[in-house]
Parts: sequence; structure tokens; C-alpha cells
Amino acid sequence: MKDAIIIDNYIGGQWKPPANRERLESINPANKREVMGYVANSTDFELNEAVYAAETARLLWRKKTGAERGQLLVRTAELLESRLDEIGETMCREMGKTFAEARGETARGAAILRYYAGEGMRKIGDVIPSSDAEAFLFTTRVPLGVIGVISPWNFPVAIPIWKMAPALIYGNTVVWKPAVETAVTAAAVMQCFHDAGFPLGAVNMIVGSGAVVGNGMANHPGIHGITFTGSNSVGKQVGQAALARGAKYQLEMGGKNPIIIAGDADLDLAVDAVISGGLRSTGQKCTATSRVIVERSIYELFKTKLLEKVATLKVGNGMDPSVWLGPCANEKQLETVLRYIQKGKEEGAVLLYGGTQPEDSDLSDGFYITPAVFDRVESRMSIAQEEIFGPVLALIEARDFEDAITLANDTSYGLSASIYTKNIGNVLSFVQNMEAGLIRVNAETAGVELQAPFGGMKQSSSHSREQGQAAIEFFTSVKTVFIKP
Ligand SMILES: NC(=O)C1=CN([C@@H]2O[C@H](COP(=O)(O)OP(=O)(O)OC[C@H]3O[C@@H](n4cnc5c(N)ncnc54)[C@H](OP(=O)(O)O)[C@@H]3O)[C@@H](O)[C@H]2O)C=CC1
Ligand SMILES: O=C(O)CCC(=O)C(=O)O
Repeated sequence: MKDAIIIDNYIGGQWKPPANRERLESINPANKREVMGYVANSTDFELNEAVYAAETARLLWRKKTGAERGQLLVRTAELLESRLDEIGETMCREMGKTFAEARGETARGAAILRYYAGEGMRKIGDVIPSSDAEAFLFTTRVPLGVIGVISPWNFPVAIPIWKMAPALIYGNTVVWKPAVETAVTAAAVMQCFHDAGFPLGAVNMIVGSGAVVGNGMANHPGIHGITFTGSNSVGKQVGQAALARGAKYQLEMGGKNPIIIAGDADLDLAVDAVISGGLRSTGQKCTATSRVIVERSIYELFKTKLLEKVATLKVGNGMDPSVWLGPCANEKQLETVLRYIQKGKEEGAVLLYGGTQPEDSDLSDGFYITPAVFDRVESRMSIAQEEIFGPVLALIEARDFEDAITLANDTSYGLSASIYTKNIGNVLSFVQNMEAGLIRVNAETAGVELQAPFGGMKQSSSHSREQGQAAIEFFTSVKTVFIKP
């Protein structure tokens, strides 16, 4: 067990304790007796200070060239890369995903920083033929101002970086509120920005509860744009608060992502995709597979193959390299998963495998659960409609391919969807008819590429897109310029 550390706020280039000196605990979900950090329980006082610092820094920051801003992002990427093991271990111990996944996510954070460093050198406008022969008509883009970033605990490095890196490269300054759950990891990321030498106040971090600091950000008149990833209920509150005061907002929320296994699919590959997409990170991804829609002709065979493989997955502490599935990130999340497992049974689904807390006494102090596979799930059931955010797979039988698409669309969410098939007709029909922002063919539902747009349809997002060049749409305003000599 390592000593717990103290996590302060980062404001105007300095680490500062909260004025009230109050702390919240961040604990290790693999061993609830291990406190990872005592983290600031900040209030509006610190938030105001950070917004003031970001506002003060913004004129200087926007005057820098894209290349200058990009150099600082590259330096941050280098620092993150030099600390992959340290940050990966912190993440694994703070939120439970395996060390390999946590280290991989940290490397992904560095790749995102490098990508956006390059964006600083790319075009920000178009020349448009004017109806006046003497005039010069073009567009350019300007930063929004101060951006509020509210991030969740499930990707504590990649998500805040895919929000902060584009915000910064396009000339905005940032106030970041990470989830308390992963504030120790967040501080390690913030330290990389600090060590890279960003101007004072360009990036700030306030640690505190969502109800106080997050809500304060959504309502703060000094924050011009707010980007959020998390639950639907909180996302909608954030969006409404921003809208009410005329600020720009971007929400990335839940998913209930389907995978269709067509009758002609390669079943071994499909089983691997369901396991990886549904159970990695203990199912705690907004892109996780949760509905497995299988054509009747191969349903029983697929089920047998899936169960065989799920039974081999080792649950345990993510720092153990032989472990495949870490604990749920916190007690609330474990309770949610257990509640849905109970509900699934009550509503008539058949629990074929898992869904219980392991009996192993070594695991009794962690928020562990064995991966659950439900059979005979019907679309009306809660486990087929609501985001569980845990290692729970719901098998749904489809009469035929058309029925599979109808079932896949029978949800209020529309983030990610995938299909396994060899039939080009099925592929085209899926691409055309599936209501989701991310469509994946012969690949798992999770797996976001940093250079491509990412976001959902229906209730999964505010219909905006993050990542890749799509990010410029949120983090800048377009100016149309007409010049006549
Ligand atoms: N789309 C996704 O990737 C994610 C989806 N979820 C879904 O949400 C469920 C609950 O997880 P949870 O962590 O509670 O998600 P939340 O939506 O509560 O948390 C996401 C972020 O929002 C902050 N927040 C909480 N309340 C407010 C508020 N009133 N105003 C502004 N910000 C706020 C949180 O702060 P803090 O936690 O520090 O209080 C955190 O930083 C999960 O079971 C899952 O279904 C969760 C995480 C990510
Ligand atoms: O699948 C991924 O890599 C990203 C998932 C994600 O954005 C999320 O869970 O919030």
C-alpha cells in the first residue's frame, strides 16, 4: 500500500489548497481500505479564482501562433510519455481498469496531444466568391474564450485531453473539473501541462464535487463554452444551465450499444468482439457493447462459444498482469450493476453466467463482480434499455436480419453500433439504417480513433462531435469577413 497523497487545485500556474481546507477521499476500488488521495473539496471561491486566472490569460494565449501553442502540446505529450508507467499505475489503482489498459490510455492521451499540436498549423477558414467583383470574402475562426471541461472517471486521461487539447490549440483557456473519483490521476496529468511550461492561467484545474464545482461551472458567466462527458441526467442539467445564459455547450453521454451477429458471421471473431467490447474496462465505457443481438439460426451455437470464453476471464486486481477484468470503479457503480442484475432476473431474463461478487477472500475488499451473461432478454426489459455501465451482456434473439436491425434501433440511445457479417447487403443495410453516431463493421462497438469525429445520435449526445477536425466546430466561432478596397 502506498501513502495517500494530497491533491490541491491548480490555479494560475500554482498548486493551491482549497480555502476551506476540506478534503474528499479517493480510494482504490481493488481495496477499499487503501486511500489513494485526500483531494480538495473546493467551492465557488476557488472556481471564481480559476475563471479569473483563465480570463486574464486568454488575451496573451490567443495572440500566440498555432505553432507556438502546438509546441507546448508536444512538450506535454513527451512528458506524459515519459510517465506512462507512473500514470498508468495511478489510474489502475484509482479506478480499477487493468494496468495494461491504463498505460494504453495514457499513451493515447499523448497521441491526442500530438494530433492537436498539428492542428495548430492547419487552415481555419475558406475563401468564398463574393457577389461583389471587387470584394474579398472569407471565413476565419476565433476562440470562444474560457472553456469549462467536466470529465468523468472512466477515461481519466484520454477524455479530458481530447477536450483540453483542441480547446487550447484553437486559442481558448481552460478550467477543468475532473471527477473526484479520479482526481489523483487528473493531478498527474495536470502536472505534465505545468511542467511543459504553459503560460500562467492558460490551464487550470479545480477539484470538488460535481454538485458544487461542476454545477458552478455550468452557471458561471465567465465560462463561454462547456464540454461535458458523463451521465444523461447530469449532462442535460449542464446543457440547460449553459443554454439559459447563452453559453455554448457540448454533451457526450450514455450508450446502450448493440452488436448484431448475423447468421453468416465468423462466430469466433464475433465472440472475441463481444467480450472485448462489452467487458474490457469492466464494461464502463459509453461505447461498451451491452446488447448482443443474434440471429436465430446461430443463436445456440454462438451462446455456447461465448459462455466458454467468458468463463476463462480472470477477475482481480488490475495490477496483476494475469487479471483480465478489474473491479467496478466505485461502490455506487457496483451497487448499480448488482441492482440491474436483480432487475434482469425479476423481469424474466435468464442469468446464464456470473453477475455475482467473487467468493475469493483476496477480493473481499474490492468492488468486484464476475462478468454476467443474460439469456432470453427482451427489448422491453430494463437491462435492454438502460445504461448499466458494468460487465453485463444481454443476449437478444432476432428472427432474421431485418428484425435484428429493428431491435438494435429500439433504444433511446444512439452512440455506437456494430455488426458481424460477411454479406455486403447486410453491411450496406446496417450502415444506412442504424441510428448511431459510430458504425463499426466486423469490429467491436468500442474503439474510438482520435483523428475521426466521435459523438452520438438520439439521447447519447447534444448532436455535436468531438475529436479529429470536428473539434474545431465546438471550440471556435466562425467569422465571415467581407473586405472592399
Ligand atoms: N458517457 C460516459 O462516458 C459516462 C457515463 N456515465 C454514466 O453515468 C452514470 C453515473 O456515473 P457518475 O460518475 O455519477 O456520472 P456523472 O454524470 O455524475 O459525472 C460526470 C462528471 O460530472 C460531474 N457532475 C456531477 N454532478 C454534476 C452537476 N450537477 N453539475 C455538473 N457536473 C456534475 C461529476 O463530478 P463528481 O463525480 O466529481 O461529483 C463528474 O465530473 C454511470 O453509471 C454511467 O451510466 C458515467 C461516466 C462516464
Ligand atoms: O471507446 C472509447 O475509446 C471511448 C469511450 C468513451 O468515450 C467513454 O466511455 O466515455
